[in-house]
Amino acid sequence: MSGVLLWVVSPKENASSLLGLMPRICTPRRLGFSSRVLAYSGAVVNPARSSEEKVYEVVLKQAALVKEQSTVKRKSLDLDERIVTEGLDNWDLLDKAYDRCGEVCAEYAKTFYLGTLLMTPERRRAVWAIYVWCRRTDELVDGPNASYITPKALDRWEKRLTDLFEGRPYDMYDAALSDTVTKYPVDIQPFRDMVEGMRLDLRKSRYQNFDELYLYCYYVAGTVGLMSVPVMGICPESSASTESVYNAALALGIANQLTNILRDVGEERGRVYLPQDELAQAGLSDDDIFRGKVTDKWQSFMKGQIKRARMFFDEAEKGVSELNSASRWPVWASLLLYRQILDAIEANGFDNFTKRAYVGKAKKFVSLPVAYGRAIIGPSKLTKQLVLR
Ligand SMILES: CC(C)=CCC/C(C)=C/CC/C(C)=C/CC/C(C)=C/[C@@H]1[C@@H](COP(=O)(O)OP(=O)(O)O)[C@]1(C)CC/C=C(\C)CC/C=C(\C)CCC=C(C)C
Ligand SMILES: [Mn+2]
Repeated sequence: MSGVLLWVVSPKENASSLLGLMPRICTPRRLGFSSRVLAYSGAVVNPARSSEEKVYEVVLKQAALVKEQSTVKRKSLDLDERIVTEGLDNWDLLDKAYDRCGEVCAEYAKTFYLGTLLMTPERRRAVWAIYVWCRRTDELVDGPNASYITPKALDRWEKRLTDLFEGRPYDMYDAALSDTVTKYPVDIQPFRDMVEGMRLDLRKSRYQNFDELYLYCYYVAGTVGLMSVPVMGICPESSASTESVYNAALALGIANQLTNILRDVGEERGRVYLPQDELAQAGLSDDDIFRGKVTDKWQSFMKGQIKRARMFFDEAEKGVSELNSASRWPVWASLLLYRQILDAIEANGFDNFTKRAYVGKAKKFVSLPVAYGRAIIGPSKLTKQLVLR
């Protein structure tokens, strides 16, 4: 499967970054969640612009795009016409491309795949197409061929991304995503930013503070939330602002990635994602991580890290009920399952060096009906009152 996933072709394109791309339109006070979380971490909110501010600009831009859906539909028509005039009107091929995406998703993320089966067929296959693109991108730096990946290869991958967004897909998986982005108000920016996250993984192995880590988490995981919401859809009865739903989606990505980092401490091939300043404040260093000894200092450090990850999950929870009803169940399921990895780290006595934190089959099994129960609860009336006030 990895061979298929790692097919990187075509010439260079310069790296793009969200840094400095957009005008300054927000301040920490206007931000929804993590100024609180950043404050908790002791991170200084940079008087220039914190990562949170930069990322929030992307959130605002994505939320605004939903309002431009009609333009997107017109674009979709253009593409359909192009396919027909070029004699490529083979809908069977497109269906097959989506089916293949579904197969990859089922292989790599079984529980999530089952959840997507509850969505409408249109939405489900669009989520699969996004999933496959993300998985392939992640495999570039995390998969078996990671040691051969260069910045140039990532530039080529990004060029290929631009091509597929412009209706020139390179292979079947790209063709599925190319179709998806014409049907939903999905913007290229979060995709580009995920590639930027992969570039960071190639060149950076230490994060000085939480601000730096936050940006990395946005690149590799917060982006997934921003890509997914336009497809999953916001419930028509929701009175929450679009921006707040995107913010929750971003929070879920960040929470997942922080959890991933805490679970995988010690397995990161020389990379240390934990903020250096927080390690130092706790009297710890990289060597303590490489030695892998569970000490009192380590345990109390981990408690703080877990607390922060949970705060991001709490933020994410606020948005799930605002999603379209059929999308809520898989999101709740993934949130509850991932969140329990934090409980597992605690249950292991914070020994993430010799014990892998995982959620057992029984717990997974119990989580699914719990997620279902939460999913049937729609947009909160409370949100409605707050927004109307
Ligand atoms: C319902 C749901 C979860 C939808 C998301 C579907 C989707 C497009 C997933 C792509 C995931 C992916 C392959 C990302 C690539 C980068 C990556 C691997 C990130 C890590 C995921 C965990 O994977 P794993 O444990 O396998 O990690 P390893 O590679 O093995 O180290 C991440 C930790 C992040 C994934 C981020 C999300 C799933 C964000 C989900 C957010 C939403 C779906 C938004 C929901 C909306 C609201 C309002 C809360
Ligand atoms: Mn990975």
